[in-house]
Parts: sequence; C-alpha cells; structure tokens
Amino acid sequence: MELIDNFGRRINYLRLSVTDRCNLRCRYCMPADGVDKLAHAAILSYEELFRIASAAVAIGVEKIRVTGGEPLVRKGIVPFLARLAAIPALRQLVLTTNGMLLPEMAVELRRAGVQRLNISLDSLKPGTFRAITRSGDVGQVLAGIDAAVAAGFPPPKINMVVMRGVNDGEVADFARLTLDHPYTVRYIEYMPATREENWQRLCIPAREILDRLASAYELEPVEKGEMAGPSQDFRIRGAAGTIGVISAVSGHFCGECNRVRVTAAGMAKSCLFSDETLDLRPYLGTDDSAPLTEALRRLVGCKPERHGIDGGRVEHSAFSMAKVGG
Ligand SMILES: Nc1nc2c(ncn2[C@@H]2O[C@H](COP(=O)(O)OP(=O)(O)OP(=O)(O)O)[C@@H](O)[C@H]2O)c(=O)[nH]1
Ligand SMILES: C[S@@+](CC[C@H](N)C(=O)[O-])C[C@H]1O[C@@H](n2cnc3c(N)ncnc32)[C@H](O)[C@@H]1O
Ligand code: SF4
Ligand code: SF4
Repeated sequence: MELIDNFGRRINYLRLSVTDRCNLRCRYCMPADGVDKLAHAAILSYEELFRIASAAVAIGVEKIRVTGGEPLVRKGIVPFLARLAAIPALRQLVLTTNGMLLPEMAVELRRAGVQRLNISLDSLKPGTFRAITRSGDVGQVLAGIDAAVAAGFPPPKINMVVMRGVNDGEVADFARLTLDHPYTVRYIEYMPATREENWQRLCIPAREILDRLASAYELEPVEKGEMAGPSQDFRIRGAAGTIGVISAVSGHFCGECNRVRVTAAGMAKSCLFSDETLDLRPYLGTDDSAPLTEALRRLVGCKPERHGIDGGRVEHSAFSMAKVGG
C-alpha cells in the first residue's frame, strides 16, 4: 500500500508526538516558564495514539519517529514503544530525545524494540549548554549517548541547532567528534517556530556551515539511506562517523518530503510550517477505523508543496516545536 500526495511524493514517515512536556526549556523551542501545558484530558491516551499509528501503517507509513516535548518523560512510554514495535508492517521505530533520561532508560528502550535514537545536543560546553537549555547538564546527555551505545543501539545521530553568536564556534568541535566515533552529527538551521523578531540573525545557512567545515576538512558525500530524513550527509575523509546538514529554512528538501505529523493532542499536520491542522479526535471514539483512515488520507491530500519561510517571508503563525515535535 502506498500513500502518494498531490505532488507525487510518497508519504511513509509519521512523526508522532506523545507529550508537550519536557524536562528542558530550550530557548528556541519554548518560553522560560514552558508552553501552556495541554490539560491532562487533552492528551491522547496511548490507546488512541496506537490507533492512529496502526491506521497510518495500514495505509502506507513504514517509519514512525516518536517525539515530544521530551518523549521519555511520559509515564508508560516503554510499553507503548514495545506495542508500536510489534506492528508487523512497521519497518522502522525510531525516537528523538534530548538524552537526559537515557542513562537510566537506554537498556529498556532497546529491549522495547526502538531501532535508533536521534539525540539533541547543542553545545559541548557546560555553560553554553545550560544557557541554551536553561537548565540542562551536558554531562548527563553525554552519559546518555554512552548508555545508548552500551545498550546496543546503532551509533546515534546527534542533532545540533546552530545559532550565530551562541554555539556556532563549536561547529568544528562537533565535527571532530566524528573522527573517532561512528556518530552522525547533524547541523540544523535555526527555524523561526516562535516567530521572534530578527530570527534571521541567529540562523546560519547550511551552505555556510558546510563552507566552514570544507575549509578545515576534506568532505566526501555520503549516499542517503532508505527512508532517510531531510539531512544531506558527508564524511570527513577517514572519519569513523559522518556529518550532515538539515537546511530546514534555506533548503529545498520539501520536494522529497515523505512525512506527516500528529501532536499529542491528536492534531495532525501535513507540513511542519502549515497552519492547517486536522483534528483526529472525532475519529477515535469508534471501533470502526475507516473514518480515521479517511482522515489520514485527507491529511496527505492537503500537504503543501513546500514551506515559504525562506527569503524573509514568514507565512506561518507562531507555534511551539515542543507541541509539534520538531
Ligand atoms: N523544515 C523541516 N524540518 C524538519 C523536518 N523533519 C525534521 N526536521 C528538523 O530536523 C531536525 C532533526 O529532526 P529529527 O527528529 O532528528 O528527524 P529526521 O531528521 O527526520 O531524522 P532521520 O529520520 O534520522 O533522518 C529537527 O530540528 C526537525 O525539526 C521537516 O520535514 N521539515
Ligand atoms: C522539539 S524536539 C522534541 C524531541 C526532544 N525533546 C529533543 O529535543 O530531541 C525535536 C527537535 O526539534 C529541534 N528544534 C526545536 N526547535 C527548533 C528550532 N526553532 N529550530 C530548529 N530545530 C528546532 C530540536 O533541537 C530537536 O532536535
Ligand atoms: S528542543 Fe526538545 S529538549 Fe529542548 S525544550 Fe524542545 S522539546 Fe524540550
Ligand atoms: S517544510 Fe513541510 S513540506 Fe518541507 S520538508 Fe518540512 S514538512 Fe515537508
């Protein structure tokens, strides 16, 4: 079964947010006092999230990325992941996390059947990390990466949101990590989710990041894996790992976009920057899965060709990445 949108793109990737809560407060993602938390009753139960996941897989989704907020703070996440992992036609179950809880949870996540972890880490310097996350401990995230590897996960992808004047001085330090470790370090363009004034000042185009790296290292392009996300990958000649850039703002990976999103409140989004959402809750109260399946098909049918945030145009309303899941 294949899900094809109006622009001929095959949609086989669902990003499923399981909570809007988080144990960090990254400046680019949420305000200091956190987002207006969804009321407990507004959050879908695991049963409801599972119904959405199963319906999506039944019509062509092959990869589910569980995200948040911070997915590991939701109680009962491990058995839920194990249930997702057991959906027969699901080929990849992966998770994006800030890594803070991995030291204690990596082993059980691996046992539950999660296949790969993407870990967000914006600075290797304790002070800068704390300033960006408003509270986090970089040592704990680094211990989390080690715990993931020790638990048998494949080498993680490390996501660094690059911000001019904040952490861009560390771009080369992150690249150096890949010389001896088989990690994939991905540099992400800062996105104007919260629509703050002058966001362009912080955003460093992927081209500039690559130019900086290319002036220090010899970079070789790396082929994209099957069902890969939006990153464009390279290897520093002779390195154990790889580096990649995610040109979320400047790039044009929209032409290859393969994903839809569902928030923890059951709002489906066909594009990260689209203001249109489709409320899936009305389709969850019945045992008949046909209306839910139909709604998911409608979602894919209204997926826009691309976003319009580059070139200084910001056409979306402000939104919280923590609610959408990145
Ligand atoms: N503009 C845009 N950014 C995206 C999209 N998907 C992911 N990102 C951003 O890319 C960054 C990394 O996302 P991840 O959660 O690691 O997911 P991914 O890049 O799809 O990961 P892989 O499946 O491992 O390649 C986050 O900042 C996301 O917000 C997308 O469809 N559009
Ligand atoms: C919203 S978080 C949710 C998962 C988890 N809490 C984490 O941080 O990995 C998913 C991804 O979105 C990224 N993100 C959040 N806000 C962003 C922004 N304004 N620009 C670029 N990436 C952003 C984060 O760095 C993270 O890699
Ligand atoms: S980026 Fe992830 S860790 Fe940071 S505040 Fe947002 S949800 Fe939390
Ligand atoms: S901005 Fe929208 S269309 Fe472009 S890659 Fe992201 S989700 Fe897909």
